[in-house]
Amino acid sequence: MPHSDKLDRLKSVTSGAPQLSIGTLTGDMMHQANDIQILESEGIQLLHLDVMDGTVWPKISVGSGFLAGLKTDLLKDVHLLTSHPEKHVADFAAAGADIITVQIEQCDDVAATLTSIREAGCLASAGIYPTTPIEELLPYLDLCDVVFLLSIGPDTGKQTYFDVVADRISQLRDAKPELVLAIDGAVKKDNVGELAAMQSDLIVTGSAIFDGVDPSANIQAMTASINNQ
Ligand SMILES: O=C(CO)[C@@H](O)[C@H](O)COP(=O)(O)O
Repeated sequence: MPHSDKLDRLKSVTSGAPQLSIGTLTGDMMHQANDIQILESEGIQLLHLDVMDGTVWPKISVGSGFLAGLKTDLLKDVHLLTSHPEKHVADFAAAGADIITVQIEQCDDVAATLTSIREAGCLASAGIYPTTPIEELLPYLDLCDVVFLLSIGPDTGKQTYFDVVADRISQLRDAKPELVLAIDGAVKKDNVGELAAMQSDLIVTGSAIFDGVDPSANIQAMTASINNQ
């Protein structure tokens, strides 16, 4: 699907209440197809994939081979939480990514990396940690289709920065109204309603859904909280 069709699809999906983009890697790694089927049957539109290489964040997660093996029409929202994310853009685009998010803190050249994502036919997304000044992102907004506002970072411990995210949503809406904005980090059932009130387009979550108990019930609870805002 070309870039313009992906953008149309994302805009259509996000035209109403904030949409959940859900990661399944805390689910059953031997039965990821089942977990993805749960997302589909609950009406979720986006699958979030955190790619970690053990450098910026301590864990190693999955690579492009995992993405390429997924059989789903969900929008595939890939977050490159690696060092030198520019090295991995072509690989994940070829593996079927629709959105590719790179953390601006880790890019050798932010403009070139965002441009390469669009050239690869994907939606270009810049992620920014809450402790990085927003001024470091602003010069690149023309190159972004999406911005991921992280409420946590690899160096912030358990502290969350939802107040920073709220301010950034207002600032970025003023700067570029057509941007798709995502809240990412520490989203739980008991705070998702409050976060939805900040009026992002996307809300990323994973472990609060695939918590080993009942992912369908968790999705329904989160969706109800979002829709009650
Ligand atoms: O991007 C990051 C940073 O690790 C995460 O915040 C995930 O995207 C959401 O994961 P959960 O904490 O909801 O499992």
